[in-house]
Amino acid sequence: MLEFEAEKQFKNFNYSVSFKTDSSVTALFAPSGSGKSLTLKVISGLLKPDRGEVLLNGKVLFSSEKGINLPPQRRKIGFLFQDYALFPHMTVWENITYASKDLELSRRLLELLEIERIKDKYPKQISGGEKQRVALARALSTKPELLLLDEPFSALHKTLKESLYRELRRVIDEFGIPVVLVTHDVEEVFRLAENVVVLDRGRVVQTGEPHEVFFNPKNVKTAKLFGHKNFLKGTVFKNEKNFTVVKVGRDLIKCRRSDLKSGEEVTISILPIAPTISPQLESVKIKVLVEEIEEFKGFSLIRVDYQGNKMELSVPSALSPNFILERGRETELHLAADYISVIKEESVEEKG
Ligand SMILES: Nc1ncnc2c1ncn2[C@@H]1O[C@H](COP(=O)(O)OP(=O)(O)OP(=O)(O)O)[C@@H](O)[C@H]1O
Repeated sequence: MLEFEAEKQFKNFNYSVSFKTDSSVTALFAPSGSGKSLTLKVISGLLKPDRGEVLLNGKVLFSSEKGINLPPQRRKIGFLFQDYALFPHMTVWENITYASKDLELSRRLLELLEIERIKDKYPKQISGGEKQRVALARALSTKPELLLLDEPFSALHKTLKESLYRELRRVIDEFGIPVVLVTHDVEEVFRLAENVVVLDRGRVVQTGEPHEVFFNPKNVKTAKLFGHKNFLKGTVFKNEKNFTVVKVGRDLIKCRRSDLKSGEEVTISILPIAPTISPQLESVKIKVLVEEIEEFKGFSLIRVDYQGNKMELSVPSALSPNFILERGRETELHLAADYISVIKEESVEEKG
């Protein structure tokens, strides 16, 4: 369990972040300059906050009140950064065992991360992906109580990332070491994290399971961070058991259930995957003007005008046989309420 609370005032930046997590992988997800790296620095002991308390499994790492500030080497925290600085004059094996007395564990890590065959090579003789595996093995060989990953995969090729995700998962599951991961990549959040902490301008905006936050973003900026694209303004009309009806211009649109009251001004976000093949109770029919069509395998990506708003939607090819998709022509689409989020209006001012 990581219990984190820290404040620090910089000349042009006010940092005040608190969250708790006992997930095996927690992602810090935020736009650039929001305080992700600062959070890792405070956890690791590289930066001393003005105020706050940081506890790892009940042990106080930092407490301004109690006057405790453990130095980094006493915190039992492993690191992995994007620029994994391996010792160039040491072999892979020497790099991994440098700080660890546990040779059995080091061997197991070589095996789990599939780097046995390069163990006698020097860093300059191995690839970027291999270096990153070695750095991960080195970070884990000291049996840390927490592992911090600062965008560790961002410089790597997509297929390489895929295999590292799998290996990281294997290692985390086998050793039970919790991870705090800093990332800009929404796919990484979904692939790796059970819990996400969304930061913005030095504050926590929202925490929760990635799917929960994805479908119920607190504000438009968070929704955009998660890849939402189609935002429309409306007013809550009524709440039903399984959905909320929002009035957008001439239409009543069924959305995901929210607790907002009738008459509240809101923004709705229609996910591009909202068009559904099987209209059911929780769906709504809207009329759009098709402006552009891009064909892909299994679906078409269409750009449409809907009551003066531009939207991007993905339409399954299996859509009813009498459905005609043509540029410049009006068409009707069924949208599934589950893929339409309701966001409180106050956040609409957010640009970005
Ligand atoms: N030592 C410092 N003195 C003054 N300001 C700082 C200092 N360190 C960080 N900041 C400011 O704090 C803010 C957050 O920085 P941080 O590095 O945590 O952002 P980040 O979310 O990790 O961004 P990125 O994704 O770009 O790495 C930035 O605006 C930065 O300018």
